[in-house]
Amino acid sequence: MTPHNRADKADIAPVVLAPGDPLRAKLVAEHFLSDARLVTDVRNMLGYTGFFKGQKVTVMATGMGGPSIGIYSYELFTTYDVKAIIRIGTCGGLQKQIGIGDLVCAMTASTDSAWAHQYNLKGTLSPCCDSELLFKAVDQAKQLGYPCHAGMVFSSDLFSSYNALGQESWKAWARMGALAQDMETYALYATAAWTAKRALSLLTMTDSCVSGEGFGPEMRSKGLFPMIEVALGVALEV
Ligand SMILES: O=P(O)(O)O[C@H]1O[C@H](CO)[C@@H](O)[C@H]1O
Ligand SMILES: O=c1cc[nH]c(=O)[nH]1
Repeated sequence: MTPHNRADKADIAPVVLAPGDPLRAKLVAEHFLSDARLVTDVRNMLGYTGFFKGQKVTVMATGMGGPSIGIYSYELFTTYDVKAIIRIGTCGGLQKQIGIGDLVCAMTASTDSAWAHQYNLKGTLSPCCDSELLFKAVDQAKQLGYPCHAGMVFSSDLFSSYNALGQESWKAWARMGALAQDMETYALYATAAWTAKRALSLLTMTDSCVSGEGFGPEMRSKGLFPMIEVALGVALEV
């Protein structure tokens, strides 16, 4: 137990799928897992543990932004001894070759946040994913026939559409090769590095900054199924 998680240690699987949205955790539990039960709901940050093809898997929400995923992932890695966290998130697309609904595997993340200041490094931290998880995810996506792009993402403290820097602020990150923008990958990868654990951020591009188009309300759940299938396939191999 922690201040933010009421699950017993034995109730959390070694691999955790981590969406930002608590209702996405519920959706995964109800549609993809068997014998899933709610193991934590502190602050409504829902967490379920069930089975996928016989393997115990936990899906727990992390909320929005680096500080929120920073708390949940740190507790999962340390108090719960979780081996690997696979984020299943949404993102804004920053490159025209990435279609709405395409998967993005974050090899590394850049950020505008001060997250890494706590590590007292004399330079800039570029935290990266676990390479084995990345290879398995790319392979799974290929096998299942889902378009998938691997590269750098930009994890921002600001939501892409609403910020005082203006509608064009994403373009400088796109110019440097960022595939997509989310809000959690940097803090997740840095926390995994700090705790010597494994992490992968698997994202679905739901809103294109390039075209202004995006998923409608129904696709914001159904359109995420390919990402969830890939993440569960990876979880089986961890
Ligand atoms: O869909 P999730 O996983 O919450 O991820 C993205 O969606 C939220 C913003 O709408 C931010 O958390 C961002 O990173
Ligand atoms: O961070 C995010 C998530 C989804 N869509 C965006 O535009 N940004």
